[in-house]
Amino acid sequence: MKIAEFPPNETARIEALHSLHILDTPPEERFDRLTRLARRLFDVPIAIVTLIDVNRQWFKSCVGLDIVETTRNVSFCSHAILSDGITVVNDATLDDRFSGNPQVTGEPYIRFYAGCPIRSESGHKLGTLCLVDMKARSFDADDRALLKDLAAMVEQELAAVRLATIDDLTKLSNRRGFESLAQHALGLCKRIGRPACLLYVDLDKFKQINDRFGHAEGDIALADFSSLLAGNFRESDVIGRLGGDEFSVFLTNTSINEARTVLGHFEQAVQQFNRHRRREYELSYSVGIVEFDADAHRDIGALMQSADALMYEQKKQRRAAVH
Ligand SMILES: Nc1nc2c(ncn2[C@@H]2O[C@H](COP(=O)(O)OP(=O)(O)OP(=O)(O)O)[C@@H](O)[C@H]2O)c(=O)[nH]1
Repeated sequence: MKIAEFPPNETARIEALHSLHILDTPPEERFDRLTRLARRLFDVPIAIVTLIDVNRQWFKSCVGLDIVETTRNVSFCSHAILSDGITVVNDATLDDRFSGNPQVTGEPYIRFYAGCPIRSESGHKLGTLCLVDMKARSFDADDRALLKDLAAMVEQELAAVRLATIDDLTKLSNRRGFESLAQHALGLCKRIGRPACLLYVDLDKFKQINDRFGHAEGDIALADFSSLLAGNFRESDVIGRLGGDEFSVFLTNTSINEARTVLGHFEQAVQQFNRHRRREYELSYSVGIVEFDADAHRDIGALMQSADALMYEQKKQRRAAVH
């Protein structure tokens, strides 16, 4: 067996993949529809939309196999993303890249594989749409053209998900994206009995930045604040711009005390940013922190409401202090 090399643009590729915030999200009909279609059209037992992450291949959609990921080492698709065209393995036992692969020598005894790379809008090969069979097969030019068309449909769906869930200005999740990812992360924390916290953040006097320095400067301030959020919370935290100058962060596996510590570091980062930039305005914000409590919070919406109310209290106190 040969383990696939990393593509030359691996760091940028992983960045492009992570920026979609799609890994570990629940199954979606828009992708399942396409894997079902692929399975029927090619009459194969298994069709998968895989995404190649740092150390694993994760399945956004998979029909015919009851797993959601494998290690990257044993992944056929890690080989397929090295090529611009379709990778076809007619009989894996005869291909020295795969003959010793545990998925060939053992369950599910893969023999045939055909994978077409799926690209991000920026051109990175994020994964594949692939077909798998337990018997050796041929794959002709018409088959290749059809698989390419289906892979293009997967790419369109990926772009549509991105458009619907990512905020264009800051590249953070928008409200819809945030709620969906945070709800999913909350479910995970509940299942494994770990604490979780939510921060609701609203910039102070942001309207003044727009009014005094123009809308474009307001946009820069929003983008700067987003970068500070993205740079100072963990990759596993969910960060979103809910709209206007409102943001939220969902911290997985974090108690309220830990969340306060993280927020302290964030505050230092914002102050340092203000000192270094020496602009005519400073970034400042009000924030509410709430720890998830199953008795008080039905869902992520209820948690956001509690944190929003606390944020508003802080904002009122700050205004009163200024007056
Ligand atoms: N530049 C820019 N401004 C925006 C954008 N979205 C919303 N805004 C503006 O953000 C401002 C938010 O107003 P407020 O919620 O009153 O904000 P504020 O001045 O921070 O008020 P306080 O929260 O009470 O301190 C409004 O003037 C919106 O027009 C955007 O994408 N870019």
